[in-house]
Order: sequence, then structure tokens, then C-alpha cells
Amino acid sequence: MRRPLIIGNWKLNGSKKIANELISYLRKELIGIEDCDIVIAPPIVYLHLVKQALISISNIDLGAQNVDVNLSGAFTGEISVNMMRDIGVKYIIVGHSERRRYHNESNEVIAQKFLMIKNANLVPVLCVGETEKEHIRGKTNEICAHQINAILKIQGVAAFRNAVIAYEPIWAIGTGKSATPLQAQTIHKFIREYLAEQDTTVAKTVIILYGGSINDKNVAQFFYQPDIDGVLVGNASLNANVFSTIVKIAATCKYFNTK
Ligand SMILES: O=C[C@H](O)COP(=O)(O)O
Repeated sequence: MRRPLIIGNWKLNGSKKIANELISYLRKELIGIEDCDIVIAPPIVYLHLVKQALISISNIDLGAQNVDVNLSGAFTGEISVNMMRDIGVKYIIVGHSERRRYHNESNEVIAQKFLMIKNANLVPVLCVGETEKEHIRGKTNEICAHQINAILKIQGVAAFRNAVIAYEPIWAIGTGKSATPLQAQTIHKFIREYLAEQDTTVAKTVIILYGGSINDKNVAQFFYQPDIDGVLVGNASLNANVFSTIVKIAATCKYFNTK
């Protein structure tokens, strides 16, 4: 059975004050909610603060939004997987469309980062998804398969054991225009079947999240899709009340027991 997973990606947002307010609210609201896993991925400088406040809650883990491909050396400004592990990070987002777009990260670089994360025994959250143009042209499956292939090529299907895939259509990120639950389900099913061609156990157990304009009002229908195991939340994770509601909906969604 796959446990529901909710990741809050704060992206480049917040301040010490905002981070403190968010986590003290989450602490009150999320304590005792055990039927799903929760990850908070703040900007790196606030990881420690989040850790101190939330990590005693057993099903809340720390996430990082990015990592370097190198382990150490003269790489000014970079942070390695070992450093992340050192401070208690468990999940690392890799291949987010914003990194692909603004930092020119190629599928090859993303695959190398994915490998570093796996080698450090951390959990990679691989983001895949198509642009609006590709969506209109019906290229979604092809794009997602291509992005997944980059990992398969150098690491094989076993790389997806204890890994997370997040399907994030780029046109749905931060636009307020999410994919429909059925559209997302269709792609999630495709991804699972694509992996099943190589390993049915990996395909059955890999956690596949949906991301893109998720909020407390639209999230429930996503959870009722058989291949959607949770959500990667951007904007709405900055509102403690909305984020807690999303988590509570996941934790009480009995349908997860059948996945
Ligand atoms: O990492 C999160 C996703 O990019 C979704 O962002 P969003 O919820 O603001 O659309």
C-alpha cells in the first residue's frame, strides 16, 4: 500500500518571521495526524528552523528544493547531498521545471543529481511535466517518458525504488489553472504503466504526486484518483491554514487504503 504524501515547496518565499509563524501554526494543526506523510521544503536557510520546530512530529520530514551534483570542492554557493543529510533533510526535489527553465538544468544534470541523492540514501522527488504548447499538441506522455528515460538510462528502473515522481504540468504551476483530476490520473497511470514495462513491483510502489495550482478546495478529487498518491504544493503551502486542510483531507481520505 502506498502512503499519501504531501510536500509543501515554499520556493523562494518567506522570512524568518513568516517561517516561524507558518511552522508554529502547522505544529498545532498537524500534530497527531498520522495517516499521511508530510514534507516541508523551505528555502535552505530556514531548514534548521523548520527542523527544530517540526521534526519531533514523526511523519513530518525535511525537504530541500535543490542540491549540487558535486560532493565537495571549489563550487562556490553549492550544497551537497551529504550536507543535506547531515542537517536532517530526507527528500530532495530534482528536475523542477523552474530549475530546468531558469538554471538550464538538462535531463542529464538532473539524472546525475538523482543519482547523488540515491547514493546518499535520501529520497529524490523527480519532477516531470510538459509545457502548454506540448500539452495542446498531445505530447504529454512523450515528454514525461523522455524525462523519466534520462534516469532509466543511467540508473535503470531500480532507481525508482524508494523514490517519488511528481507530475507537474508547467501550464498549471502557479497559474491557478490546475489540470483536472482526470487529466492528471491519465498521465499518472501512463507513468506507472511505463515503469511497469520494466518492473511491476517498482511501478506498484513508486509514489506519484500531482503538482500545479493545488489548494484546499480542489485537492480532494485528486486523492480519489487511483494513481495519484499525494500532491506537491507550491503557493498554497505558504498559507498554514490551507496547507493543514490539504493534509487533513489526505489523512482522512479512506480511498488511499486501496492504493
Ligand atoms: O513545487 C510546487 C509546484 O511547482 C506547484 O506550485 P503551485 O502549487 O504554486 O502551482
